[in-house]
Amino acid sequence: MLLGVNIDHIAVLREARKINDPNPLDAISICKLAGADQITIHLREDRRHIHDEDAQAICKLSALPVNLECSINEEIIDIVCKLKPLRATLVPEKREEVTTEGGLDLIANYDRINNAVKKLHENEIEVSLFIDPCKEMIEAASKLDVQWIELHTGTYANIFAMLYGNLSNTHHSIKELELSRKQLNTLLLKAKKEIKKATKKAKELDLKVAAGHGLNYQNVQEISSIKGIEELNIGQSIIARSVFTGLEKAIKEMKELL
Ligand SMILES: CC(=O)[C@@H](O)[C@H](O)COP(=O)(O)O
Ligand SMILES: NCC(=O)COP(=O)(O)O
Repeated sequence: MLLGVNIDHIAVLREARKINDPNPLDAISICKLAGADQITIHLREDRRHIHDEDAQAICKLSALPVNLECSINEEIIDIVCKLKPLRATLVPEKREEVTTEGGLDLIANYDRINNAVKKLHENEIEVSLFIDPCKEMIEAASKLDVQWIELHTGTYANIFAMLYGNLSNTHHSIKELELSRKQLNTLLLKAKKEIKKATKKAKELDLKVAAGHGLNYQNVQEISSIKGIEELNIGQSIIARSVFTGLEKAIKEMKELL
């Protein structure tokens, strides 16, 4: 199983102080040493963590392939075409969200996505689409001439955290998921089933399948064991653990679980 380490969260820490430290670029050699297969970053429209300068330095100097997540905004796509990462993953973005809340709607945004995919391909950038695990989106993805899809695992991760973590006891509790354990169990099974079914469908349509969002040391194996998923992109949980264990150990511990 390939592991892409999302290093946005290092820039989140830097931005908390608005200084130059820690620099996400410094993480790359450690990621490589620890066995990561890819670096993932998200150049958000609001530049809340990764900035253009970070993306430029990372795309130019990274010893690992770079997977650059971005919205389908035309200005952003033009920037990504100049940055030339190995892969661009198109994701939905809302200014007010704390983190990505779901997958791209490939049907409602078909023409804009199609144009973005064409421009990226003209610049020899492979394209992935970050989508919810549902049949309609997989079918739409297969019409868009992309090599990869990345299945959004956030719904699964949120249910898992409400069921097995202490999230429901904190002020970060997900109000929409304040259900009985029985109801959460049913939802978790449904979420896993959807990811499995979506993977199977995508493989039938010859798409490479990645997955990510909210995956951590507790919930990852249910996803990494799904046949057909080739790559996971994981950020927040690895960087959070690295505060206590160091980045190299945090990545190695994650790799061992996959
Ligand atoms: C698309 C996705 O799941 C990741 O990019 C994740 O949302 C990271 O973005 P943030 O670091 O801004 O939360
Ligand atoms: N695309 C998912 C990703 O890059 C990592 O998301 P997270 O682990 O930070 O939630």
